[in-house]
Amino acid sequence: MANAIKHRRYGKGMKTNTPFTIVIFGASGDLTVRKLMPALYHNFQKNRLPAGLRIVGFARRDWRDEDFREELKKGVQAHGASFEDAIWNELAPSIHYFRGDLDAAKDYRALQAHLDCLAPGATGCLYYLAVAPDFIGPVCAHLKAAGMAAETHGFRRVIIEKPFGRDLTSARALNREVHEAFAEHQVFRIDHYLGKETAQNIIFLRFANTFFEPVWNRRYVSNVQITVAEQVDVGRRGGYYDKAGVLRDMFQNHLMQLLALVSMEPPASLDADAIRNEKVKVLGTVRPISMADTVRGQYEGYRSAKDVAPDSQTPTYAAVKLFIDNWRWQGIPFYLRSGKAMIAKSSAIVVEFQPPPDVIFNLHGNQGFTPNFLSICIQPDEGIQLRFETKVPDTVAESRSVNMSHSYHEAFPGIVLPDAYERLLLDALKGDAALFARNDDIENAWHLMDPIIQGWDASSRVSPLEIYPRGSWGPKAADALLAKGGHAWRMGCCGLPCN
Ligand SMILES: NC(=O)C1=CN([C@@H]2O[C@H](COP(=O)(O)OP(=O)(O)OC[C@H]3O[C@@H](n4cnc5c(N)ncnc54)[C@H](OP(=O)(O)O)[C@@H]3O)[C@@H](O)[C@H]2O)C=CC1
Ligand SMILES: O=C1O[C@H](COP(=O)(O)O)[C@@H](O)[C@H](O)[C@H]1O
Repeated sequence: MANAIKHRRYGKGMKTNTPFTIVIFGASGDLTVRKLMPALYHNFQKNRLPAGLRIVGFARRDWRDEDFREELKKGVQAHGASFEDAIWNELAPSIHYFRGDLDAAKDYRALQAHLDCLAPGATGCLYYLAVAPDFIGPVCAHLKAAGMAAETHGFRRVIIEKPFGRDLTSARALNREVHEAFAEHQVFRIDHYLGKETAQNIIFLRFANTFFEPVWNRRYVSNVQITVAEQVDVGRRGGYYDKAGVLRDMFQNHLMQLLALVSMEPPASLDADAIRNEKVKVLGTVRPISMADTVRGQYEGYRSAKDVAPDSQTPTYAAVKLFIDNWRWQGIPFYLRSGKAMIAKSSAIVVEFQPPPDVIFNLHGNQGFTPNFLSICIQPDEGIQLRFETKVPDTVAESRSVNMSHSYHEAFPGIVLPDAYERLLLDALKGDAALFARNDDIENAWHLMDPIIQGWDASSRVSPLEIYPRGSWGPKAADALLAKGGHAWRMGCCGLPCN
């Protein structure tokens, strides 16, 4: 125990002297090196990890502890926000490597014996499955068989990475496999969008203030737009992406979670189940999406990417219009879009309000005013903007739209927004699942995505695949989708460049 991490503040309500172990399966992989270890490092640097924490990596590579530490250190230096040698040197002795094969039952028993040696009496264990999706079920089964899933000596939790299946049927099968070994309270399904500060802030914006909620409904809102635009293309992930496409890669998880946060009813508390019940409820009331309200696109040159079929029909862009059939939102269109190789990296939620009655300003159908809208800027210019009309000084009755803005960087100078994995790892250690997806959440999302994916697969004539230029806003059909409803994508907010 001499090398155990020294006592460090872990956050409110935590026992600081509980020995914990995190076992990362897939410890030599990209996710561990690029995301998990930098997140653990930053939590340690901020005194947020519990005393006595051990981090044990599991993979096949023939490494010793020192090799593993060296690889992770390089990862933290390359991908972390701030690296300090002294902090790393304090953390490193708590990091260990165990060489094993995910398919070998004996390696799990040996791993358990190794854990017992490293941290005798360790009470809590968090398994991070940073492995390919096909391994999730088998690894859970092996953990159970080795007696590593039962909570007889402290908690046993498992973090699972997306994709959670590739359709509703496979997601249900995966849930069954996971539940064969772990009860739902032990399972933490990561959606890193929920760990983003700005996504967490949606609940604060809506429910820690009094002036938004009264207008957050069909009487005042005209439409809601959710954009997750990426500038990057598929890069080296063509093999995975070509089988997935944008609906599985981005919509089923991230966009559905953002939709739920912006549209759900107020939860009774911040408890995991209070929040997740509301999300499940609202996604359960989304009307099946009409195929006529879908748009698909593929960026120019996608088919020449590595591991992509030369005649691939995989969409790298999608836009949909959907309706939520509940008291609050009935009749209000929600427009969602996401794509790769677009003009900018920019994720934002825009809530557009109804125009004022045309009685004072002789607007002739409101042509003169830009509607009020509230933009929640998820990334990269994190903040909130309210767009409203104001009189141009020294004119009789000229009006112009202006912004009232909150920028995280201006309001909290010096605070670097943490990567989503920092918060999510900490929450999983605490056992707080509020920012993790629940099985019914995931099934609801597949329920909405499956018919679109199947409809597109069945006919190339249904919302035909439009090739869009790299660096553009995507298919023209996505503009037409909004124009049909008398709306337009709101640009010029949250760093979204104008058309
Ligand atoms: N990378 C990312 O940014 C993201 C990844 N994800 C998900 O996270 C998961 C992991 O992704 P990523 O890190 O990119 O994948 P990688 O391919 O980079 O890593 C896979 C890891 O699994 C290990 N592994 C593979 N087969 C075995 C085996 N039979 N026995 C033991 N270890 C094995 C590999 O180690 P070795 O070869 O040494 O055995 C390696 O450490 C995937 O499900 C992915 O979809 C989700 C979101 C983002
Ligand atoms: O899950 C995924 O998310 C990333 C986008 O995440 P962001 O935090 O950079 O917005 C996306 O590039 C990737 O294809 C997808 O698998």
